[in-house]
Amino acid sequence: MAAHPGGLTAVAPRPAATPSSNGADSAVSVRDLVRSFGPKGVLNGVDLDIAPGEFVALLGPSGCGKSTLLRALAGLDHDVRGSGVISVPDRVSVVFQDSRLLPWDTVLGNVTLGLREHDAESRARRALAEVGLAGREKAWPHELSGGEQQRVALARSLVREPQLLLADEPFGALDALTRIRMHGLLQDLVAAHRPAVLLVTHDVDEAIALADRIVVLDHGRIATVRTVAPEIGSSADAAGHEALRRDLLTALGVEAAHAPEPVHPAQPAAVGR
Ligand SMILES: Nc1ncnc2c1ncn2[C@@H]1O[C@H](COP(=O)(O)OP(=O)(O)OP(=O)(O)O)[C@@H](O)[C@H]1O
Repeated sequence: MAAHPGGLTAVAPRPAATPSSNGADSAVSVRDLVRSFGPKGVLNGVDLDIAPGEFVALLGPSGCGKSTLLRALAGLDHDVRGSGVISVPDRVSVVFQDSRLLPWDTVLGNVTLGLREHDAESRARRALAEVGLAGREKAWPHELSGGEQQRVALARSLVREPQLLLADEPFGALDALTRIRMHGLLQDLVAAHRPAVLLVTHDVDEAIALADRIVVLDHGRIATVRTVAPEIGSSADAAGHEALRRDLLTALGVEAAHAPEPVHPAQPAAVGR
C-alpha cells in the first residue's frame, strides 16, 4: 500500500455493498420509528436498513428530522417520546459538525479518552497517523484548524473500530476545499475500516460523491431511495451524475435552476490531499 503525502493510506476502491431489505443481515435495522417533540410529530414511521459496510447518506429539508433519526440510532434520545424498533451493532461511533474535543486535553488524550486497552496509546497514534496528524499528538485542540479538529474527531471515532459510524454534517462547518479533502480522507478511512456509515448532509453533491445509497427524509418518512453507481459517484459518468443530482433536488423540492452550483470537481478523490 502506498502512503499519501498526508500520511493517509491508499486503498483500493471498495466494492459496492449490497443493501439489505429484510433487516436480517443488516448492520442497522429501523422499523416504524416514530418520534415527536410535544405534540409535534417529527419521525412518522421510518423504516431503514443499512448493510454491513454500506455507506448511506441521509438528505432532507432543514428540520425534517435527520438529526433526530441519527440521535435515535446513537441512543442519544432517551428523553424523547416515541416508538419503533431499532437494531444497531455493539460498536457505534458518532461524529458531529462540531468536533467536540475536550479543550483541556491534548490531541492524543482526546483520542485515547475512555479507551481501557493496554495498547490504547499505540492505537491512537496509528489512528492519528491515518488521518494525517502524526506528530501533532501533543498539540492542544485550540492549536488546530477546523479541518484538523475534525480529523482528530474521525481518529477518535475510528480508533474504537466502529461497526457503525454515524456522522451528522461532519464537514458542514468547513470551507469548500477542506471539505473536498475530508471527503477523500473519509473515503480512505471507510475503505480501510469498512464500518456501515450513515451520513447526514445537506449537500447533494457530497451525498453522491460518498454514498452507496442515498435516502431522502420527507414528512417524517423515507420518501426517496437512490442507489449510487460507482461511475456516478466518481463523476466518471458526468451525465448520470447530473441526472441523479437533478432527481435528488426534485425530491428535496428544489428546482435545479435554483440550486447552488456544485463545489466538487469532477473527481473529488483525485484532488491532492
Ligand atoms: N430537543 C428538542 N426539543 C424540541 N424540539 C426538537 C428537539 N430536537 C429537535 N426538535 C425539532 O424537531 C424537528 C427536527 O429536528 P432535527 O434537528 O432532527 O432536524 P434536521 O432535519 O436535522 O434539521 P437541520 O437540517 O436543520 O439540522 C425540528 O422542528 C426541531 O425544531
